[in-house]
Amino acid sequence: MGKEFLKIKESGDAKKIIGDLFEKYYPPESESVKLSDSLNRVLFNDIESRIDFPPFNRALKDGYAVKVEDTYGASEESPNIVKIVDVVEAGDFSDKTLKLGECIQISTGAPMPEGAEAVEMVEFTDLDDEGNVNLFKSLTPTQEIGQKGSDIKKGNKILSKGELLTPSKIGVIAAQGISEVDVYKKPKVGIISTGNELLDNDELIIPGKIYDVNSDMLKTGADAAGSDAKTLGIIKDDYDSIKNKINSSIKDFDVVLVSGGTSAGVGDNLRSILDELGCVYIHGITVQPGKPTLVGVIDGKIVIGLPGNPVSALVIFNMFVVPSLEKLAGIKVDENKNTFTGPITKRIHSPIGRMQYQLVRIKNDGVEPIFKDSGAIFSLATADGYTKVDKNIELVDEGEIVTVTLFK
Ligand SMILES: Nc1nc2c(c(=O)[nH]1)N[C@H]1C(S)=C(S)[C@@H](COP(=O)(O)OP(=O)(O)OC[C@H]3O[C@@H](n4cnc5c(N)ncnc54)[C@H](O)[C@@H]3O)O[C@H]1N2
Ligand code: MOO
Repeated sequence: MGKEFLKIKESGDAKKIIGDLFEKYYPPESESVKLSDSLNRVLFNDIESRIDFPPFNRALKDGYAVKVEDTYGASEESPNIVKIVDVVEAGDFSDKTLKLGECIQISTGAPMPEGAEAVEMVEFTDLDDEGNVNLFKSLTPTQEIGQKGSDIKKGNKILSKGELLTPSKIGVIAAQGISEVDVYKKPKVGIISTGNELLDNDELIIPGKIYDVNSDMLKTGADAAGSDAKTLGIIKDDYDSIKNKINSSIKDFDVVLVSGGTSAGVGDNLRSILDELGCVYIHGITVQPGKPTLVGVIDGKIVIGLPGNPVSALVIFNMFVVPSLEKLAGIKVDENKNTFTGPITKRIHSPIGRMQYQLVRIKNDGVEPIFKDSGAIFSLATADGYTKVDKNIELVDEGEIVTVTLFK
């Protein structure tokens, strides 16, 4: 005899239950990482500038540091002449104070000497044999100088908690002499596939068997949602083997995803295992695909049973699990941003009582539904997104305007 779906939930209620469980069991935590390893991590704290940037007035061009008065009226036909009194390169400094009639040879990035007001670029000068410089161009004060603090002022907030670290933001932090940053800790996700029919991708195919799609698909999906995910292998449809695997996995992982065996039939063990080990909060969500989804908690760890069918597994994972993983990893997502609105090009029939996530492709500004079963993984790979059909709607007619949530 099969088991009933006794804890079946509406889609909105299921989202709330899962969100609340994540909040209850996993408060966001931080960890310190090397700046060079911080790409795509999320800042856990605001960052305030510790120094001005640039930290000193510096030359923006190679040339000569001068008093601007010495350049007035200068031209190639009638150059003004100044005498070189020092040379300063990047990383060095000059202890001379520049006076009228003098110049200091300067490299890009070198600190401006005291008394210098601008930099005459080397291409507008000529050096004579006696070490005098002919200046060809009139300058205004601060020309070709990067002013101290002009980019970043000391004591200002330069990056905010919650910002995703990109190469440019990492550059800003590096300019402050900061080598480690506090970021949101990645949730650790363990992934188990169950089924006697499953083979590892490197095994030889034999009759009755199929390759395990869900392990690598869900691992990369969880990684993309900011997690640190690991595949834990294929387990046969055997009560004790699955139970033992889940029991050992919850010790090492925050969240355990188990695919297969979620349904209510004979041989579908997951519901009973979760009942035995902990507490089941959801068994069944009124959606299509993915109805048999299971959510339970064992020793303070969330275990999610995803339907074995790969499309169902990924749709449920994306809709119900990814938002909580992203939140825990500090990632902010604006769901309303990625939408497209247009007419549906073929009529959709939908099951009454289940909210349907209909996979679609965008074609010539129209929305084309993809009609395949939940095991057809290629349909998901070629879809641009999905449109939701409410549980009370049986038919969406050709030409009706629908909103599509686009995949990232
Ligand atoms: N009496 C009922 N039977 C079923 C119901 C129901 O409500 N009442 N729901 C159906 C729906 S909907 C789904 S979805 C499936 C979910 O079943 P399970 O979670 O128990 O998954 P399995 O039976 O183990 O597998 C289903 C299907 O997917 C293939 N599979 C499983 N794991 C993988 C994997 N890692 N990689 C690739 N493919 C996988 C498996 O071979 C089966 O073909 O239940 C329906 N039945
Ligand atoms: O609802 Mo099941 O997830 O279609 O195949």
